[in-house]
Amino acid sequence: MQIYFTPWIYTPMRSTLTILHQLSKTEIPELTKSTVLMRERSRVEKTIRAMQHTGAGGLQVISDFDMTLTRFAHNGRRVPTTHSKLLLVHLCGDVSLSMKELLNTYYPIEIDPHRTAEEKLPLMVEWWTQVHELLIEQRIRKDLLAQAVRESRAMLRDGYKVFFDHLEEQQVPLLIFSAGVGDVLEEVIQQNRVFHPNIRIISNYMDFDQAGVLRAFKGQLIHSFNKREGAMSHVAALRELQARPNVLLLGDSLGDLTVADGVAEHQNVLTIGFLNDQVEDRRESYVNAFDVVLVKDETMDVPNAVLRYITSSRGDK
Ligand SMILES: Nc1ccn([C@@H]2O[C@H](COP(=O)(O)O)[C@@H](O)[C@H]2O)c(=O)n1
Repeated sequence: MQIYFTPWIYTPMRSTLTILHQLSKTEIPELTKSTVLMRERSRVEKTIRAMQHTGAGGLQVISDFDMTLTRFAHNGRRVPTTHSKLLLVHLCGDVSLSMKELLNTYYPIEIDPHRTAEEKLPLMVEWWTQVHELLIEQRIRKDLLAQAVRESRAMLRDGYKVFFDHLEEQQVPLLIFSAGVGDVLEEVIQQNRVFHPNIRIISNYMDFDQAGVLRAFKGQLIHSFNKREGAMSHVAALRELQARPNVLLLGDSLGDLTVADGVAEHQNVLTIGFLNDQVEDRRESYVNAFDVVLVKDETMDVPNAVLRYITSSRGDK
């Protein structure tokens, strides 16, 4: 049997794909790393090109914090999250044990690919509520936070400085939307000297009494699966972001994907997901949900390369 290609269909399609994949090959070679997975490379490249056309002036970046801007592991050990860094404030064995028990119970549920977000939601509320109650019982002192962060193994991902500094230089707003603890998160960014004025943070903030002792958490609780609602409730404060039609969204959980919906309507959204843990079980759901998936990549290399390209157009600021 002979196969004939219809030239007017075949040739243009091939050349279009060649042009599109050129972006990965030549302009953003980081996208060809073996740790980078994409469901539809052509769509990713088309979105990045469209975002580059508008440039820095039309861009906003929305990012999760724990295990997205921070490393997941270092030298084979888990890097502490903002909640677990608080353990260092009070070295009470019992509390530390209870928090670890809660983590061992609920973290596997949080990342379980066989449960729906609806199933996980009440359990996440249970986890966060119990941890916050434990922390309040400990009468955590505000003046000890900086020291706790300094003594912790808190670590932003390799390449974090390029990421934060570049966004600031290009005047691109960075919204950090975290279900962690806002006060601790701010301290981590500050101690790394990248807390620039273009950063806005939505997170769980601690409420201290006049003596500087923790007495409650402020506002509506944010956990990993109610970020959309959380974003919507802050929409007035985020009005400045509405004028920016293009969104680069970074996260490590499927719940992070809903933040952009809550903030505003967008023209182009590119989502990058860090797949840190349980890779085999979760690969498929991550590839289906995020545009770009970074497997066990502890660096900001790919987001930095994409940002460098998007902000490389002239006359957009
Ligand atoms: N007691 C807790 C509660 C939550 N976590 C983890 O922190 C993450 C939340 O912060 P994001 O910046 O990622 O929104 C969440 O994914 C939990 O796994 C924890 O370690 N301890």
